Amino acid sequence: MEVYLDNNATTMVDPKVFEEMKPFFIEKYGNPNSLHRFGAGTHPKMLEALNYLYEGINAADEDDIVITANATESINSVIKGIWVDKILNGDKKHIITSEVEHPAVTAACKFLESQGVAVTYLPVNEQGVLEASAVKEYIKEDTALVSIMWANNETGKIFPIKEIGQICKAAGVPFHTDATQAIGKVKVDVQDTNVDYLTFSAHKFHGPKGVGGTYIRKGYTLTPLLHGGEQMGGLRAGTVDVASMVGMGLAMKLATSPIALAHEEGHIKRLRDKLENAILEIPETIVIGGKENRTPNTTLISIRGVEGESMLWDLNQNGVGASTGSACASEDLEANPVMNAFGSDSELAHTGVRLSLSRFNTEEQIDYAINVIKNAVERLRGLSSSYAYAPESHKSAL
Ligand SMILES: Cc1ncc(COP(=O)(O)O)c(CNc2co[nH]c2=O)c1O
Repeated sequence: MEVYLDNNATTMVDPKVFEEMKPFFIEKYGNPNSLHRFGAGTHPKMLEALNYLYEGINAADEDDIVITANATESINSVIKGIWVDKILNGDKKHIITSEVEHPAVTAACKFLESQGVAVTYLPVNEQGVLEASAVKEYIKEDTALVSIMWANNETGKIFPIKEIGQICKAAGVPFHTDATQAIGKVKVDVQDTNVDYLTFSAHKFHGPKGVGGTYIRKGYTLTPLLHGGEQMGGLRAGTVDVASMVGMGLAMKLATSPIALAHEEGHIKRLRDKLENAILEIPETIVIGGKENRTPNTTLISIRGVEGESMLWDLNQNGVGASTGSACASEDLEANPVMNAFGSDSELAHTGVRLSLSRFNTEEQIDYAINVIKNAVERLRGLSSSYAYAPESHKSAL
């Protein structure tokens, strides 16, 4: 049996989405910017897709949604656009973000630091969540942007976006949230949360890889990252990947409907809890950050005495796909940065396994995965020259 439990890394394209995309490769293949029928033939479904995207995040008609290649491009377009507009060509000097953002945010901020921008990386508490009050404490007259993720890709922890949005609005500071791990898992509403910029990737909610979006509230501008043609009203040059845009629109509709979100909170959360609680029956296991306030599909568990990478290999040998955290970090044996941010000790930071479910996982698959994981832990602990049962030491490690 094969069981895919790495949906925070990427998801399977929903077959309904795949069917929706097909015509735009060999039938409606015109360039949408061409005036003839072959180009104009793409417009109805592109407009429908755009409407689905607006509905999915409750964007107002007068707001903008720019189609990009992925969340990484969207995030860079926001952070570097603010840099050009508010810092290079304005009187701002400072950006606020958190210590547990995805590398797309952190690396963009590190680049700005290399260009002389002051960046505050707010710490998280022992539950891995940032306190909204910390944003208020660090906002200054010269703050150009606050960028805080909606949900963390490794722990699933949900951040206080509504409160942070209120603080930023009161201070007159633009607020960006990276909602890549929130869309399709929890309700995302840009009107209810005072978000000014929001970024996402279709492949996180059963859409195709290689397409994402940037939400820009009316009245907020961004100097484009990419210059060239007049696509997206000049906000993002380059011929639009019509098939992927249409796929992303339908994927957004399917993933954010009230029924879909109820299914996440109900069935998928139940399967996640079943998987998690079965693993916690193994001695010296801890849910990193605790169980509260998480996306319903994610668990990051530390298993003392079992190196995360060794665990992944063992699981893979038995048909189970998982990760130790962000795929872009999974090539090296560096300690998990999110776990480091919690202040966990180095041993713990190497023992995390992330399991992330989707609506395509079944109860039978979860039962199989539980069995595989329990056998892997027993085998790997038995092979370890350094592991000795010491239940008290693991609890104090966090
Ligand atoms: C919160 C968050 N932001 C941005 C990105 C970047 O998305 P992309 O541009 O489509 O790659 C990811 C991808 N996160 C992961 C990719 O692999 N494992 C992960 O957890 C993410 O989880």
